[in-house]
Amino acid sequence: MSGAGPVHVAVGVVQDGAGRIVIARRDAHRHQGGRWEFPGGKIEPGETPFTALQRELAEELGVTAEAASPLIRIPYDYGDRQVVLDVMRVTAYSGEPEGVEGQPLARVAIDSLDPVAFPAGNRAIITALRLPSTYIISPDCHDPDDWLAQLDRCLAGGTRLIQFRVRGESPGRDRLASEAVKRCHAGGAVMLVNGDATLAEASGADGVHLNARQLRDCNRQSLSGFTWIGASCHNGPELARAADLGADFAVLGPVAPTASHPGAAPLGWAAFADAVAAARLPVYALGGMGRADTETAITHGGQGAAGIRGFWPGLSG
Ligand SMILES: Nc1nc2c([nH]c(=O)n2[C@H]2C[C@H](O)[C@@H](COP(=O)(O)OP(=O)(O)OP(=O)(O)O)O2)c(=O)[nH]1
Ligand SMILES: [Mg+2]
Repeated sequence: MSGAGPVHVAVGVVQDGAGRIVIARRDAHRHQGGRWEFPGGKIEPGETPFTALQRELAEELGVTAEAASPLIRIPYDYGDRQVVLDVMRVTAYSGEPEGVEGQPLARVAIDSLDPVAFPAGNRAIITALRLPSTYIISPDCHDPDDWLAQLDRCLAGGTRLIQFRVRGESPGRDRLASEAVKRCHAGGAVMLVNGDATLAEASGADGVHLNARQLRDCNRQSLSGFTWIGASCHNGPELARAADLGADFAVLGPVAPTASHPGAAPLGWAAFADAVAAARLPVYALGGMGRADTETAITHGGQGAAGIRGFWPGLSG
């Protein structure tokens, strides 16, 4: 059994009628024993991830999975075993989940899932469940009233994740950031500040979004005060660095040509998918994206799409 490469595992996110997630406790003497898991198990020869998941959910929960969509794929090295977790969201199933093998089950709201109770590789699954499929990056601010009205429109449209990316340094910028945080929180959204941990802290933002230089130079300790950490990446090694630093998610691009970086060679979807498949954290596609690209990004293994022009009101075109 040893030396055969990673164990490929099909993992299912099964929700009950109230939206709570069904989790099970792993038997104490198994790998990662005693921890909570999402139901699932090893993919056998001849199975696809989905048919393996169907078999595992029948064996472990006594339910029939009818449909699932990809959530995230996580390669993870536990030292004593390497796994690739192929995580799917079960979108249709019949039957009532039960601990068929005698394993304790729990039903937990997404916000109450505690990453510490799970194997370490599961942290990215829980993050992916909490993150939305669009990440809106603000443009620079020329008129604060205008800018805030556009933020309000984003929030009214259901935006839940915003990056404050107003450049420069001015008292006006600090005030704008604090007001933006207030409005984001009132609207149920999370706000990260691009490249400026000091402003992130002073404004009460939820986190910081690291630019490429900060991703290279900063350390884990300096980021420990933030709930959310995003990172800008352009390739696989930067995605690995972001995961090592403990970032929650990354953006990867440019995927398509963009007006803001005309010189940068776009990755294209195939290279995006390859880099994301090897990443240990959720990844948004960036660069030339609009709302219509969100589904394409998810199909290529991404969390969704991120951008300024295609998302911020009044800028598209
Ligand atoms: N099912 C599941 N496995 C997980 C999760 N997170 C995680 O790291 N793993 C790891 C633990 C194991 O090394 C591997 C799953 O293998 P397993 O031995 O439990 O698979 P199985 O259900 O086919 O078990 P068995 O019948 O062979 O005992 O994946 C998770 O959320 N769910
Ligand atoms: Mg199992």
